Amino acid sequence: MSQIHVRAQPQDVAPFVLLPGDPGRARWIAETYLDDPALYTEHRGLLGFTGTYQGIRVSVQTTGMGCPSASIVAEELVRLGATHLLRVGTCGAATPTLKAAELVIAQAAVPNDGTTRQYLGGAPYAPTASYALVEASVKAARAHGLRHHVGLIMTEDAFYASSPEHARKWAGYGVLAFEMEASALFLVAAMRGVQAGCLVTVSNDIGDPQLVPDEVLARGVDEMVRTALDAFVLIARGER
Ligand SMILES: O=P(O)(O)O[C@H]1O[C@H](CO)[C@@H](O)[C@H]1O
Ligand SMILES: O=c1cc[nH]c(=O)[nH]1
Repeated sequence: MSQIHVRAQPQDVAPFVLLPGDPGRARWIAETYLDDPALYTEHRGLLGFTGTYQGIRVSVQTTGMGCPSASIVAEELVRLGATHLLRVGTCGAATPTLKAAELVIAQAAVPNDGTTRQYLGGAPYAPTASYALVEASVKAARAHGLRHHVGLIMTEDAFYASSPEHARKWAGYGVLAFEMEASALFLVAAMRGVQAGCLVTVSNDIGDPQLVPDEVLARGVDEMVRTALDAFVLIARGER
């Protein structure tokens, strides 16, 4: 049965799904990396494609920006048969340790968002990435010789409410970077019995409107996507 927002049938969606926020990134990933990519939905601009990567069926599904949209997409993907959800996004660095376009592999996400609050009814909870996806992503990043950071990120709702001072405070609690979807993906995956992970590349410093140069960010996105796809291959082949 087609879903309300991800207009697709179960056979359209692969068990392994990459989740960019941006539909343009979804199209680029499908056209650059997947063999025989087919568009299965463009409803609401949430572009979704399925193809193969190294013989493994993979989908790329846009989440849109923020946890409300990402949680809808994750819930519907699970209903369509997805088992591994791996976000491939951008983030703001909370600390100068992270440089432009470097890769962050999230272990967990501080849930500073309204969506997880509604799901949890205010109960304390630590949205956590699937260990299998973290381990496979680390292995893939190492194989590519990529400088990468593994640790805690923060998920927020209000992009423009964050300041450098806010970032420094959270960096003092170990937060590496801020983004807007991971906490809801981790929680929905835990509730629905599937695996979720999150890779992000640094597009700016928190509270700084200066984006890293396009060609630098493009390199970071490319490295992140190759890492994510290779993590899926490791898991699919039982080699993580
Ligand atoms: O680049 P994406 O995947 O959209 O991720 C980040 O970029 C958007 C904000 O600019 C938010 O969705 C945030 O999480
Ligand atoms: O949520 C985000 C994503 C990218 N950059 C930011 O500053 N915040």
